[in-house]
This record gives sequence, structure tokens and C-alpha cells, in this order.
Amino acid sequence: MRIELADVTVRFGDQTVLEDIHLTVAAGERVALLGPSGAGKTTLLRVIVGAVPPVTGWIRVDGLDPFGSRSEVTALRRSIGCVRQRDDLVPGMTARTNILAAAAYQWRLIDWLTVLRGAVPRRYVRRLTELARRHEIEQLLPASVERLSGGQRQRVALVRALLTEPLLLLADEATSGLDPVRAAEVIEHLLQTEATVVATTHDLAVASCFERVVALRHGRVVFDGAVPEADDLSRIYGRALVAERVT
Ligand SMILES: Nc1ncnc2c1ncn2[C@@H]1O[C@H](COP(=O)(O)OP(=O)(O)OP(=O)(O)O)[C@@H](O)[C@H]1O
Repeated sequence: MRIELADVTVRFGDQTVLEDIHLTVAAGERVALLGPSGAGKTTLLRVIVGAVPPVTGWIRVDGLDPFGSRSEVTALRRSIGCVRQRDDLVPGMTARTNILAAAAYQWRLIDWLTVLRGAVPRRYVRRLTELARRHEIEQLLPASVERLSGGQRQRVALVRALLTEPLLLLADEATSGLDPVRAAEVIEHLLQTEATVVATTHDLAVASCFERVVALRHGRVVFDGAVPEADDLSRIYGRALVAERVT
């Protein structure tokens, strides 16, 4: 999905959180949104999904307005998958049920009944099997999510986001709290999808896995291009922040 933002400014009360954002992401592109805490990364994702309205500017996702008519909003929400900062898997439920619940808004009664019996509705069987294999969570599906490690939970959250075949995948700090090896694995899995991907991160090592980096600072785009070298970043953020790997 192609994303276009022009002249987007967001304020919360007196605080300007995003200022004059101009950004175009081509269909199929993979973009890391890099920046220190409070830079406005999550807010930018929330603008794209229509959760936070800008005070100026406009947004189009595949030509649709996330703040437009009900049919536009419904079409967009069905085409967008999200992996959140702290995965919001439901405790007490298995990984399989958590993943299937993502498709709940598309369910018919027969699907609900199938899931209540502990099975996968027929129309999701093939896709769940394929995704579970690709993202190496087949063995984890029957496990209660509390028993999974952070990296396993993030892979379950990723499969949950992909089950509905999103054209746009938004990942908000999908690797936070993971060690560098597990973080790299999650990113590798994230980048296997054919969807357009926009992923926020504090971490330059994570950002460097992407073909394009958009860096935010104090709500403004301060870099947009191929993965910057550390020297470029030190100009952008100052040496102290780079030393902390933009945390
Ligand atoms: N709903 C809200 N109401 C008021 N202020 C908010 C709201 N959401 C975010 N903010 C503020 O906007 C600023 C940017 O927040 P945002 O979560 O977008 O930053 P971020 O770059 O994603 O940070 P982090 O990496 O820590 O998640 C912060 O100062 C935050 O406190």
C-alpha cells in the first residue's frame, strides 16, 4: 500500500508532537522509523491508521483517507496489520486462539463455534499452517502464551498480524526488550512479508536491516534515505544519543 502524508502536524494540548511531516512510502517498501523516545514515532503510526487526527495536512493510504468515510476507514482497517510495542496477546489463551482472534471481525457464527471447540476455521487452516511454518511457531500454537519467551511471543504477534493478509504492516517497537539475536530474528521474520512495512525503533542495528530509514527528532523528519552511517547519525542526534544507539 502506498502511504502519503503531506504537511501533517499533530498537537496534544500545547505540545506539538509531529510537525510538518511530508512522507511518501511506496507500495512494498520497507521503512524503519528511527528516533529517540518521545520523537513521535508511535504517533506517526497512529496518524496512518486514523487513530490520531492531525491539526493540519492530509494522509492517504492507497488513495483512501483514514479519517474519511466509514467505508474508507473499514477498507483500510482490514488492510492494515499491527504488531505493537508490548505484545497484547491475551493471557490464558493459547497462541493459536490469540492468532485466530485477530480475524474475529471477519468471523461468521460457524467460525466462532469452530474456535470455541479448539479448532481452526476451515478458511484459515491453510494460511495459519503456512504462516506458522514460515515463522517457526508450529510447536508453539497449542501453548498458553504466558509460557512463551519474548521472541516467541513477538513471532506469534507477527503471525496474528499477518493472518488477515494485510497489505500494510505497522510494527511499533516490535523488538523492544529482546536481546540482539532475538531482535534480529524477529526483524528477519517481519521482512519476509510481502506487505509494505513501517517499523518504529530506537535501535540503529534494527534500523540497518531496512532498505530505508526515516529518522524523527522532536516530531520532525531529520533524515530520510538509505541506512545512515554512524557519522551521519551523530550529526542528526548528537554524539551522546548515538553512543546510546538512539535509545
Ligand atoms: N494521547 C496522548 N496524549 C498526550 N500526549 C501524548 C499522547 N500520545 C503521545 N503523547 C506525547 O507525544 C510525544 C511523542 O510520543 P510518541 O509515543 O509518539 O513517541 P515515540 O517516539 O513513539 O516514543 P517511544 O519510543 O518512547 O514510544 C511524547 O511526548 C508523548 O508523551
